[in-house]
Amino acid sequence: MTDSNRTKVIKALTVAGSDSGGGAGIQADLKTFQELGVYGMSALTAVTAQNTLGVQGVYPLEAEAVAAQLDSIGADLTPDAVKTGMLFSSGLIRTVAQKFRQYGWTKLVVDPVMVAKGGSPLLQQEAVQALIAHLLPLSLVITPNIPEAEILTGMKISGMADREAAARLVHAMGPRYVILKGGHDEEGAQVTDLLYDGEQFIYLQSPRIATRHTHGTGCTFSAALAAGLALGHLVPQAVHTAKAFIQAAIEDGLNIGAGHGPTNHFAYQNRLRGQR
Ligand SMILES: Nc1ncnc2c1ncn2[C@@H]1O[C@H](COP(=O)(O)OP(=O)(O)OP(=O)(O)O)[C@@H](O)[C@H]1O
Ligand SMILES: Cc1ncc(CO)c(N)n1
Repeated sequence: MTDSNRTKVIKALTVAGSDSGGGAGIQADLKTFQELGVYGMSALTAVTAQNTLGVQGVYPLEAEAVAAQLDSIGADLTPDAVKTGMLFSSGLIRTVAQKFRQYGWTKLVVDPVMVAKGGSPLLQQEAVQALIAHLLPLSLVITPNIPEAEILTGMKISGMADREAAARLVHAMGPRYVILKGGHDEEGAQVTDLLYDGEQFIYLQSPRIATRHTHGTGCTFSAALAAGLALGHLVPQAVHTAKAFIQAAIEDGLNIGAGHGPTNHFAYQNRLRGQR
């Protein structure tokens, strides 16, 4: 293939932590990008020793190491969309936000990762304010789950009216779109994610799958969203694909490990190929 007839390669970048178990974090993001036809790049913020049973260790990188990765990418490989996951500390958040501004990366999905499913902290408490002050104003989309939205807003969320109120408050912090995910609301046969653009609320519903194998659902969902945006889709369309991707990945969950197993990143494409 010559340079002139090469079709454009679409690239997405994840700025997140490593999950040694492969179900969440940077590994989930890169697998999801690949499955959706997007070339994946990564800037690592932390290494976690983690498996389906929990998080056994957290080893953040120096801010300098994160900045250097972003400079290497910025100097050579402009991403078509970017997502953030685990950012761990206010220092890393400030570094990442400054680099995003420097390189003008505005197609940005912020997954405000705070705790792992088993309860281990992936963001220091004092870093929440840095997230609000430095990253939310830069973001196109933020994807909090219910506990994260409670921490961002300081309100207790129970019921749809509360979710709408929380989405309004988070929207006022700067993101153009808020997706308040409903995976943590364990009542009812449906899971409802709420999309808010500052004017309208759109409810995305899907059947709740009864499974404990939901490790990395949030990472996978936000990576699928970033992949769609990289491909040039608008947010409402990209959210629909992300929802279908995560639904398939949970339904066809991989039964590996003794604890909360990962989702199946192959499932969405396997279905499209008719290989279920
Ligand atoms: N049991 C389930 N059945 C169907 N969809 C689900 C289920 N659990 C989560 N989802 C979907 O997965 C996506 C991620 O939602 P969730 O609320 O689990 O994110 P999260 O808590 O941030 O994930 P993580 O624990 O990986 O950080 C959402 O689109 C949500 O609707
Ligand atoms: C590294 C990492 N990022 C995010 C999550 C949230 O699922 C996790 N468990 N681990």
